[in-house]
Amino acid sequence: MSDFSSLGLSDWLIQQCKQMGISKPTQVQENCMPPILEGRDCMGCAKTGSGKTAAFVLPVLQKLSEDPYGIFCLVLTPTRELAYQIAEQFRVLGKPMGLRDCIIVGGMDMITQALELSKKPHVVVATPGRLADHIRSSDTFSIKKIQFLILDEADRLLEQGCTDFTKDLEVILAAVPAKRQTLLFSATLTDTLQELKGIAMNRPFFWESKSEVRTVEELDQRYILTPEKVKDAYLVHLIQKFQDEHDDWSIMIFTNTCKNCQILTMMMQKFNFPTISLHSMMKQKQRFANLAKFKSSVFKILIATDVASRGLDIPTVQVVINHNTPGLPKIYIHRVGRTARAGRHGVSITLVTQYDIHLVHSIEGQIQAKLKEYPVEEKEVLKILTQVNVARRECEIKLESTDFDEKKEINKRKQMILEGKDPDVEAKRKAELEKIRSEKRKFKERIQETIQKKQHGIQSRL
Ligand SMILES: Nc1ncnc2c1ncn2[C@@H]1O[C@H](COP(=O)(O)OP(=O)(O)OP(=O)(O)O)[C@@H](O)[C@H]1O
Repeated sequence: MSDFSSLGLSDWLIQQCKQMGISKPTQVQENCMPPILEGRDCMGCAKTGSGKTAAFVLPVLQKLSEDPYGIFCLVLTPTRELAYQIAEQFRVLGKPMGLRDCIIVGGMDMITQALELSKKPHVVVATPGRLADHIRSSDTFSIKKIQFLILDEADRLLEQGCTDFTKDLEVILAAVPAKRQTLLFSATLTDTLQELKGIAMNRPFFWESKSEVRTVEELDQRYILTPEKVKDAYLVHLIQKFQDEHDDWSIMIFTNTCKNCQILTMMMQKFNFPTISLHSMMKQKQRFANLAKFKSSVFKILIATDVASRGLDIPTVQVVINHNTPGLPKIYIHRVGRTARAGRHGVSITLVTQYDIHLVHSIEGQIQAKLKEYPVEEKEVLKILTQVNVARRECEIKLESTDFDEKKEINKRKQMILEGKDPDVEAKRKAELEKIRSEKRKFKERIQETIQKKQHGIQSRL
């Protein structure tokens, strides 16, 4: 393995790395930094926790220090928390050269951000939506002279879906110069390679970790098979167990919706577990405050939706629990990648219900590794089943008495109007879709019942 000086970094930058506990380059840094310093576009696909952020921060700072001006570099990332985390790495590593960064994300004051942009910071780290708003609404800043355009979690930025960045990326790509270096990084880059190559302006240097297995070997990947109705009791049992045996461990629990996140957090707090939540229906200041409390271990348990599944680097996280089995293998890869980072060990446990078996097979196929069963005394879980389900119901009722659902509805309608859709037409379409789905589900259940009756009939005649 080479060292940072042979990769072309100046002494001042190597010293800064040492201060951050970074002495030897990781594989992705060793392979991607030289072509970036040579001026090439680069696409880097490396496992979670392998140092992809520094793989672009270091060469950008190296180049910036040779010819400092603003705005030199634009970094795009899918979430607000990631933007702050990346900006922090630029700030710490770029301190000796007086790096000036600027964070442009939603949920924060636009006027303050516009003023910061007009001062020509060296590095802008942004989520696409808010930056596109600034480009559309003001001419007090320009990104026409940037040397670097970086897409962190690039596949997420380009995927179509609930948070679709496409329109915003079009606005941003029209505002940046064609003559630039484009750097794309993610742990799950390969499945959108073609779209990504379109973003990179010239023949990009492409590097992907050679390992067959997509998750790190220090990660002990487990599952628990549980009926849907008993899942929460298993979760409470696991948290109680970890709190009894390792009270210094931090635990991240992922679930599929903001509402579930809110209810599970209320339920855990009811059982006096030090728990906070992170989801997109929370006010931005609350999101940052909760993340800070979790990072500083004031709270040991964070329950989050997939807004926290990518990129977040929290060294104290020893356990990741999937309260729901992720629908896509790459969501699984990013969620469990919140632990076992930078060579440390970690555990992930996925709660798998009777409806999720096919999802686990798809995940195992993608990561090229098998999940092992996590042993649990089922009778211990059944002892708390009623208590947990009553607690959950009480939390659901309490949440229903707040305006949580209205807020969710308002957010949804606002998002649709922003996308040029008619919320009422969409609601009608959704209702029709739901009707079809429920008829399909009933049909499937009838088939399964018939098969079970037939099997039962055959067995009774044997
Ligand atoms: N060369 C290095 N040696 C030791 N630690 C490093 C090195 N480079 C980065 N790190 C540390 O490793 C941790 C993970 O780095 P980083 O967050 O960049 O990972 P990542 O590859 O971007 O992960 P993800 O895919 O989850 O976003 C960070 O705490 C970072 O400071």
